[in-house]
Amino acid sequence: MTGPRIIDGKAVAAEVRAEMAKKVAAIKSKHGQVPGLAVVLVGEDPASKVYVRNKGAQTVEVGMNSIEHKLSAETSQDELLALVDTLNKDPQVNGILVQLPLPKHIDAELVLNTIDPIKDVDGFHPVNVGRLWIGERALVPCTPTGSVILAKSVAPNLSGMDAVVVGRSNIVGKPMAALLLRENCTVTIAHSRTRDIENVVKKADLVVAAVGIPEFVRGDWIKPGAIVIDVGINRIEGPDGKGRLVGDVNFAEASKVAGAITPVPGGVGPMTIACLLKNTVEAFEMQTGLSADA
Ligand SMILES: Nc1nc2c(c(=O)[nH]1)N[C@@H](CN(C=O)c1ccc(C(=O)N[C@@H](CCC(=O)O)C(=O)O)cc1)CN2
Repeated sequence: MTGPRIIDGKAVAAEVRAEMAKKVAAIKSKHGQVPGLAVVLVGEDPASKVYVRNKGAQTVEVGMNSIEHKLSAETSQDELLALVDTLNKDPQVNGILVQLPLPKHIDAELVLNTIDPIKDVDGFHPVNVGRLWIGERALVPCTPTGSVILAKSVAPNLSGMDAVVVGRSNIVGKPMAALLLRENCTVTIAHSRTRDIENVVKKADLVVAAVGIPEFVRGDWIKPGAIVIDVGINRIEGPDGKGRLVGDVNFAEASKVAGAITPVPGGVGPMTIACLLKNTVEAFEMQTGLSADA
């Protein structure tokens, strides 16, 4: 008997980056310009520092300009808003990302909504949210975009599938549902108040877990052969007292039933930064009208 297919997020992310490197090189040789991405980090959150470092390094690796702003945890909301305003006006900056979480004294929603929607490479601005739902060209949140690419790497045509998204956050659950609808899936969003959630999930050909609870989705909730995309990244203490990363799906159980499944780490996580680079190229093309092809 063969086991489930383990979807290799690192390998797929490397393919996306290689594709972006090619596009950036073509843009540079045709138009003499390269896209620029500005990333803003406020404070000293250790995980955020690693993500921001990786974003900068991967931006440079694919040939784009990386602009990093590292601000102290004491930065005031007004100072951060002023920086966003400066970046909005800077023609060298095509994409702006403010790393989350922000310190508690800063209203994250206000800051994100201040980013010019055409530079909003996180796709969190209400203008991009609205455009996504009505099917217009939009900058789309990176993690859901990466999740769809991973699902399509094992099932290129998702049309007609029953998809269940577990979680209804603005950052993952809701945009995920919009993207799956665009792929012609029949989409259900399940959440903490969903009745009989096990049986709701059990109907799904495609399960996306984005609920933020370690190993919430159990193996006996999964329909045999289903595709399981695990968006969760939770650090828990193992039996040896050491920290380890687990997803929102109980991988040991679900991998016995699923047709294909993403691991944590090494699944959706690496796709987030790869799709950020993709969005930066997209933002550049939207702003300048220049592309790799024309
Ligand atoms: N402005 C934003 N802030 C945050 C986002 C975001 O998309 N935009 N997402 C997360 C953090 N994040 C990127 O910013 C991110 C998270 C995880 C990974 C990743 O590759 N994870 C690895 C495991 C890494 C580890 O060992 O800790 C994996 O899953 O294999 C990349 C990017 C919150 N903030």
